Amino acid sequence: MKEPVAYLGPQGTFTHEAARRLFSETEYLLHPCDSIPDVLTAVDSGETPYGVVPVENAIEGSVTLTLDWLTHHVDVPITAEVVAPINQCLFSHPEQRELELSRFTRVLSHPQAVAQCRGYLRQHIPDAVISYVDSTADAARRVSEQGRDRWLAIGPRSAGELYGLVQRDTAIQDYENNITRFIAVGKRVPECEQPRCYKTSLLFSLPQDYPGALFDVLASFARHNINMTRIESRPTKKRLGTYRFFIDAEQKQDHPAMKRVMEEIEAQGCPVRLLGSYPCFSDSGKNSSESLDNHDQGAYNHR
Ligand SMILES: O=C(O)C(=O)C[C@]1(C(=O)O)C=C[C@@H](O)C=C1
Repeated sequence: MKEPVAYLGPQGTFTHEAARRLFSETEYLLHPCDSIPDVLTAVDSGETPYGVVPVENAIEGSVTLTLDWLTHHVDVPITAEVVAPINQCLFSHPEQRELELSRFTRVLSHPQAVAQCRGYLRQHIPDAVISYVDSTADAARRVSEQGRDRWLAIGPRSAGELYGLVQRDTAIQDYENNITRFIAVGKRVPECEQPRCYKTSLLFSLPQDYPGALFDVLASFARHNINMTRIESRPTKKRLGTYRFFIDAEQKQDHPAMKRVMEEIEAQGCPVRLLGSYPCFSDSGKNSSESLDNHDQGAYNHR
């Protein structure tokens, strides 16, 4: 029997595409969930052994719902990462195919997708109300059910095709090289190809606030020659001005240098939680992070 993989659905989301990249549909049963918390809870409760959620976008930054849910509500290890290019398209219902863009009254999408297209929306559809929904494909589905209303959806081409919509524009994100990082959680993902690298994700908080407290933690990575690829702080949700820090570092958890770093951080009195140590894949074998660096000018699309 095929093992189920929970992902942010419905069918046609960017996360669906990422899940297919990590889990072949000949071997796994892809199971759409309504929201990111639903995916993570399905894995945490044992309902599904695997899950896939978005975690960071090159334009808009962290998917904070994923970070917060991972740290406050569930205890599931990160087991793989995949980065994928994101091309945001604009769709209308076929009945509205002739209507000028400026005459639409509502634009629906996931908050991350809307944030990636702010400039475009101000320029082309300035009067429309923005409605946030749980995913881009959810937006496409809602527009497909509302033929008479002058509504648009932002999302992947696959969602527009799946829900029978008319594509009104493509590549509407404000910056080129729009890329999202997705993670798999739960049981270890079978390694089907050569990973681009391995990472370890850690979460820690500083026990005391003193000059150089965070510096001391970061210095440990430098001393052991471990490349940090990301640092992110989120409120502890207990007291204003108190934070938890997420660090991604390019090394396996069981490497001696990584072990030393974790010991040293603990020795400073910082409780460390290991969120996962995992292989990283890029979409269709090419290194998307590198292609991002090569276009460092970060071209803005809607001047
Ligand atoms: O709504 C979707 O299609 C998703 O998969 C979610 C999501 C996200 O949360 O970042 C994934 C990729 C894009 O950055 C926009 C939206």
